[in-house]
Amino acid sequence: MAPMGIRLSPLGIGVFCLLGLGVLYHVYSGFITWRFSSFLLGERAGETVDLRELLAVAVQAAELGGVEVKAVRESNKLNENLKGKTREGADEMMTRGDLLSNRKMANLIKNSFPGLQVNTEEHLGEDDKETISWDHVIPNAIKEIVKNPKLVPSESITIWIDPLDATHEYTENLVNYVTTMVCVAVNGKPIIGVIHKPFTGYTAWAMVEGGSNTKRRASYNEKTPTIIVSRSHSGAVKEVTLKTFGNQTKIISAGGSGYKVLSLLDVTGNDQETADVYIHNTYIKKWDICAGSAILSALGGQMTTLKGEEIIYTGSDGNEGGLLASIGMDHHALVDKLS
Ligand SMILES: Nc1ncnc2c1ncn2[C@@H]1O[C@H](COP(=O)(O)O)[C@@H](OP(=O)(O)O)[C@H]1O
Ligand SMILES: [Mg+2]
Ligand SMILES: [Mg+2]
Ligand SMILES: [Mg+2]
Repeated sequence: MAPMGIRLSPLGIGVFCLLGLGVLYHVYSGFITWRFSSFLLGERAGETVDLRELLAVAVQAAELGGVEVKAVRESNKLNENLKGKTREGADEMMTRGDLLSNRKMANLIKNSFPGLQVNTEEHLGEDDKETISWDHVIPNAIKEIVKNPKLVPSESITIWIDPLDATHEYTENLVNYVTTMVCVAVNGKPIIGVIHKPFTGYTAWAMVEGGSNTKRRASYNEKTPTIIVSRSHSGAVKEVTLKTFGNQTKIISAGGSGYKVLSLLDVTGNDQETADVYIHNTYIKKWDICAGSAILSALGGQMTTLKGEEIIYTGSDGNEGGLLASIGMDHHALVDKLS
């Protein structure tokens, strides 16, 4: 018996409780969703990151990785290891240079911006942690070009690190092909790219709608382009190129995806060959190509699959559709020609 002679039926109590739960859910659902996404995304959910600061850290990371790459090569103790085979059956090597550079670059970025999604080519174990971090100074060379901060949500960012591009050539001491690379993708689009050449000290960087320390060349040969392709993962790229552009086409075989992107730009005086188009027709990983894609995009160029499809830099680390990179040219016309 309820007080004051009111009898509560079990059905009434049930309805009352459900109503109460509904009100509680209405009041706290935002908070619950926020806590849940915080749990999934770590500390930084709902936070923003300044892309200009991230660019400064990315440049420093690529350069510090480069110091490791150079020191290992000069020590001549590369400790080469077979990581596995590519789909085409080529040996995939990893050296102490790849590992030490990977550790330095990843730790600097992760410690400076905890909680961001960072994808590295080499594995980073618990024992690989270092206390290195950024001093929060954006170099004037960056501030003079990228005049303002640019804030984006932390959860929109995916970072791709290639601690040593052209490992194959590195083991052969063809060090001019070697680069270290960092890329920042925002919602899957490459926005910041850094390509550093440890053996010349040159660094190219760019931020889409932010600026770049690098330029495109004044002109490109659209009629009879020079094509740059892989020297160690070429597949049938030479046959495809000659068939598409004619038997007289000049083809440069070179190591490293970073090196090949630089060959499309105005980086004379940095021990670089120059080309008009970069084509790759085997599988390739996103850390190999994201930084180059960002730099080309910032300067008005494009990097797509061979069919002209956009490559999305989130999720899986592989790119299946080959690669076509150009700048200062009609990219769609190149795609049509290739098809
Ligand atoms: N078929 C393939 N499978 C896996 N990785 C590939 C590949 N073709 C090229 N790559 C990678 O892409 C980069 C550039 O290759 P290439 O010099 O042949 O153009 C190299 O990166 P790493 O040296 O960072 O491993 C190479 O390993
Ligand atoms: Mg690479
Ligand atoms: Mg690599
Ligand atoms: Mg590799």
